Amino acid sequence: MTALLELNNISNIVNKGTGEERQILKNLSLQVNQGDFITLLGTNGAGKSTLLNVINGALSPDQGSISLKGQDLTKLNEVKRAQYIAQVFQDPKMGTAPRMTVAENLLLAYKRGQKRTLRLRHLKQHCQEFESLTAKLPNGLSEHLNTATGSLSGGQRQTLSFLMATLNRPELLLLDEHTAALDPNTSKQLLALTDEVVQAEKLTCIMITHQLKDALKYGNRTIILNNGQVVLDVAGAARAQLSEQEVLSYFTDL
Ligand SMILES: Nc1ncnc2c1ncn2[C@@H]1O[C@H](COP(=O)(O)OP(=O)(O)OP(=O)(O)O)[C@@H](O)[C@H]1O
Repeated sequence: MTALLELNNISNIVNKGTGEERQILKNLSLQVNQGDFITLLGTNGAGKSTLLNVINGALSPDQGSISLKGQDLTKLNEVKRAQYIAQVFQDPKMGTAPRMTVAENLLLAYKRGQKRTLRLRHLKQHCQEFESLTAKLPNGLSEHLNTATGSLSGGQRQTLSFLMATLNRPELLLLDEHTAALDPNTSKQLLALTDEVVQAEKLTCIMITHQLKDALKYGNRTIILNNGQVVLDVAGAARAQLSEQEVLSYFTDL
């Protein structure tokens, strides 16, 4: 099977040329298959967010190659990447424009990767669609289509960020602890929604979490990063048999 995403021998170094130079990702290689729903675990500082940042283009690798559908990702511009890759961050403030309404943010997401012209006419065309899209979601988002996003609760805003990220069915969905800032119930609802959408749309997804239970419950494959290296990459029956205790044994200092 050809991989959708392929990372070969990726290294990422910070504070280059100073006494503080440090290699964060260490010759990391990874193949992500179409339809994989990977849960990514690891201690604080293991390099999980750095890995997602290398994939989404916010960081350039210092060594190695990275390709999506056989195309060198480092050669794609931001607009092109946005057509392929969508991300939801931990901070609910990050995925949406605060002064714009929910409907306007949805229109922006709808036009991701296209020339951005936000016309009222376009907004009206999509209003009904946005109403039915949000009606199925938790947190009463459908009643706030004309509310400025900055006035929403963290849960509503994060649900909106998730909807925006998945609206155009990205080739790759990156979730960086996207439920970590939410209360337990809201977090559970958004995780359930995530699972539902990823499965229904057959999305390829990498989800960072610190919750061992969630890491083993959701997705088809679990990867553990430790000190910039993949120390466990497990799927299928081997993953189903994995206990939380065994998972924890991969968190020891390398
Ligand atoms: N620009 C930078 N300059 C210096 N150090 C950095 C920089 N970016 C990341 N680091 C360091 O790299 C390491 C990996 O960071 P990263 O955020 O990828 O870890 P993580 O696994 O996502 O951790 P967490 O679970 O805490 O979110 C950390 O020790 C961090 O301090």
